[in-house]
Amino acid sequence: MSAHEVDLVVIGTGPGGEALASGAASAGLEVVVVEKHLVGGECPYYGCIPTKMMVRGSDAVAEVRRAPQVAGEATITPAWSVVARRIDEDATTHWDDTIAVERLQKAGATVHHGVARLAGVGRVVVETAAGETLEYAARRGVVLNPGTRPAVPPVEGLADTPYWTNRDAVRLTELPGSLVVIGGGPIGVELAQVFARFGVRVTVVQNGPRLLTVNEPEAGELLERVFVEEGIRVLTDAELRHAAYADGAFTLELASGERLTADKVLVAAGRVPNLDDLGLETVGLDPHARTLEVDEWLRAGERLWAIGDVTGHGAFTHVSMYQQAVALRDILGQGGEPARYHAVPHVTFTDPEVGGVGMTEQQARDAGLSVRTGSTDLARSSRGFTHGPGGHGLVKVVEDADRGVLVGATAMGPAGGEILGLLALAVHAEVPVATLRSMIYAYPTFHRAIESALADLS
Ligand SMILES: Cc1cc2nc3c(=O)[nH]c(=O)nc-3n(C[C@H](O)[C@H](O)[C@H](O)COP(=O)(O)OP(=O)(O)OC[C@H]3O[C@@H](n4cnc5c(N)ncnc54)[C@H](O)[C@@H]3O)c2cc1C
Ligand SMILES: NC(=O)c1ccc[n+]([C@@H]2O[C@H](COP(=O)([O-])OP(=O)(O)OC[C@H]3O[C@@H](n4cnc5c(N)ncnc54)[C@H](O)[C@@H]3O)[C@@H](O)[C@H]2O)c1
Repeated sequence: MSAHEVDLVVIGTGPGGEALASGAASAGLEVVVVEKHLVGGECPYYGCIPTKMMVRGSDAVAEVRRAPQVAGEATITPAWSVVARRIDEDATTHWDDTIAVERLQKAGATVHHGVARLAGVGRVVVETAAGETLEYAARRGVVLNPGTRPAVPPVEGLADTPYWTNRDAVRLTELPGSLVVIGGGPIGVELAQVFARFGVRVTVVQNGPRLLTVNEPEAGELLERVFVEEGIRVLTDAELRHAAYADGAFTLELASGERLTADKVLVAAGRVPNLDDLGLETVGLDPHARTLEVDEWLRAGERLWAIGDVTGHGAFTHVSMYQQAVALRDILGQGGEPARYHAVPHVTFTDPEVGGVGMTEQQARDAGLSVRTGSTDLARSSRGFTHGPGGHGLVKVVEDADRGVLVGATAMGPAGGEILGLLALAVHAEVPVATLRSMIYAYPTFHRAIESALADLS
């Protein structure tokens, strides 16, 4: 088969791959894009966007239920059909990527729906959805943005049950009576709270010591207290031994001997990188690796770049987008700043939101830094007090005392993700703590709690 010569082939279009392909084509490169499912990837169709529409609905339900304590009588009859319609029509246009494909074509890229695999340096073989096999030779190279898929934990029997993943959860038109969520990470906690607020009896089974183990322990522990107050059952340090499905019901057995029954089970127990079917072995890379090692320009090999979740620098859309901009500048020979990851922000959109940036206290200690920490309870701040119900939260800052700068921070609260912005800037720009302390913080805002946390540094 003779190979078509082009400048660049982009394999997989998560948010970063789509943007990079568009940017490269707009810059005049001959670009071929191959996507095996939907252009745009997990975020717009099964991840960030539909789940944040769910969160918007469940936050509205919670606020109406808080009204009697702060404003007067109000009732709400939650209707999942409202959320389902927004996701189906407004977010995903019925899980159809025509608009995204046309946007790429308009930028000048050729788009194939199909599976692409490397076949040596700069070479890609494509099996199109229409059954054609094409081969490309890429002069500048190849960009990999294949993303991840849900991990299914090795629990006996689980693989044989009709468990749900995030892909099923975002397509629901009706909710079950009861649900067990396996995993207390970002996906598990966001969806657990949403479904509980819409009336589902939810149990979260987490094999770690608390929820959100990548965040500060205080944040996961506070979130568990909020969940319990809202009627969500949380089982931590729980080891699942066996799963079965019969007569429309799931039965889960725990090592403790407890048996859980539920109408449905949602698996939210981490992700597996889509590296195993990419032809990585043809360029000397390991197809079974957990992550694809990249340098500060996102180079993974000769004329090969990789961006997104598979690089292991944070499985977030903003990381995928940040990396694509760096890789694109490298591909176009434009130089500029290489990638740095000392201030990666992340927000879990529970209520309260859990925002974090940079290192946790433990990570800073493990890195050998001379650590001082400060924290404050948001509910005890003036704004938390006036806010009343739903005002749970905290701010925690982690300082490298030798340099006098913050290396990490947590902002948890009703607007935790927004408060985080200020802290993300402080960590990113290494603003001296003395400067942060000399600022005026508006009264009575949630972000004013940062001043109290800084005053608590010891
Ligand atoms: C439920 C959920 C909620 C989330 N919420 C948030 C959030 O609020 N904020 C946030 O920042 N992040 C969130 N994320 C994470 C976010 O979705 C990802 O970090 C983001 O999509 C970036 O992923 P990516 O660029 O690596 O690729 P992906 O989005 O995973 O896309 C990769 C694409 O590559 C394609 N592909 C794979 N292999 C091939 C191949 N061989 N040939 C052709 N195509 C291929 C796949 O079909 C896929 O479309 C969430 C994720 C989930 C699952
Ligand atoms: N708001 C956001 O930014 C957002 C939202 C959702 C997802 N994401 C991204 O997607 C990634 C994947 O999310 P996730 O929640 O699936 O993964 P995760 O790896 O972050 O969390 C999975 C959790 O499941 C637990 N677990 C694993 N096996 C288990 C078992 N057998 N029994 C019980 N618990 C088990 C783990 O201890 C872990 O706490 C996240 O790390 C995040 O980067 C981001």
